[in-house]
Amino acid sequence: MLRIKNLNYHPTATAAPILWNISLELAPQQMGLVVGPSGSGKSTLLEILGGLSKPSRGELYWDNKAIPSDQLSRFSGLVFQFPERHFCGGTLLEELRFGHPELTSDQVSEALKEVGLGDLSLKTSPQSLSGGQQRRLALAVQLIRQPALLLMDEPTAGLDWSMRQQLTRLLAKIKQHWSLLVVSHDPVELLPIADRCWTLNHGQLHPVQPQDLMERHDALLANPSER
Ligand SMILES: Nc1ncnc2c1ncn2[C@@H]1O[C@H](COP(=O)(O)OP(=O)(O)OP(=O)(O)O)[C@@H](O)[C@H]1O
Repeated sequence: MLRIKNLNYHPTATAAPILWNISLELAPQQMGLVVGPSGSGKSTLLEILGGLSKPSRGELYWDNKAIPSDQLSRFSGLVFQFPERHFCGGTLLEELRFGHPELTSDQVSEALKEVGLGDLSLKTSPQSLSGGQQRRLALAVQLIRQPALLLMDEPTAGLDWSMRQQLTRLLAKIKQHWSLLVVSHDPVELLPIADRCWTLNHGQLHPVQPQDLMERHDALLANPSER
C-alpha cells in the first residue's frame, strides 16, 4: 500500500507551491489515475515520486514504512511522457540492459514477453518499432527493474486509437501484479481500468469517482466551448 501524506513542492523560484498538501493512498494491484490540465503539476508529482525532485515537505510510506526521498528512484519506476525519445540502446537487448549489465538474456526475454513483445528478436532496433511497441518497450525497461510502484506520464499520448486501446489492455494486465500511478490530461481510455481517481488543479488533488470524470468528459465532447 502506497501512502502519500501532505506532500508539498515549492521551489524557491515560484511565488506559490506547485503541489499543495497532496495526500493519497493506493493499494497493491490497483491503478490510480490523476487527471489534470496542462500545467496542473502532474509531471512534477511523478518526478517527486520517481525520486527526480525532492519534495519541500511531506511523507511517503509503503506498507506503513517511511521511504526517504533519496530512496525513491530505486523504489519506483517512471515511464516518461514520450519515452521513445529517451531510448539509447541500439537493440532491444541493449535498451533493456542499459545500466543493468547483470541482466541475463532470459530475464530480458521474459520482460519483453510480459509487455507483448516476446516475438521480437533481441537484436531489433528500438527505433524500428511502431509507436505502440515503443511504449511497451519503455514499460518493459521499468518492469525489468522490479519497482514496487510503476509511474506513467501520459502513457497514451500521441498514439492512434487502436494503439491506445492495446496499451490500455496491457495496463489492465500489468496492474494485476503492480501498483500503478498514471497521470493524464486526456484519460478517456484509462478511466474504465482505474481503481482510484483524483483531479489535480493548480497543484491541489481531489478524489473523484471515475464515473463522474467519464460523464464530465462526455459533456465536454458535446459542448467543447466549455473546455
Ligand atoms: N522546479 C521548478 N521551478 C519552477 N517552476 C516549476 C518547477 N517545476 C515545475 N514548475 C512549474 O510547475 C507547473 C506544473 O508543471 P508540470 O510539468 O508538473 O505540469 P503538468 O500538469 O505535467 O503539465 P503538462 O501536462 O503540460 O506536462 C508548470 O507551470 C511548471 O513550469
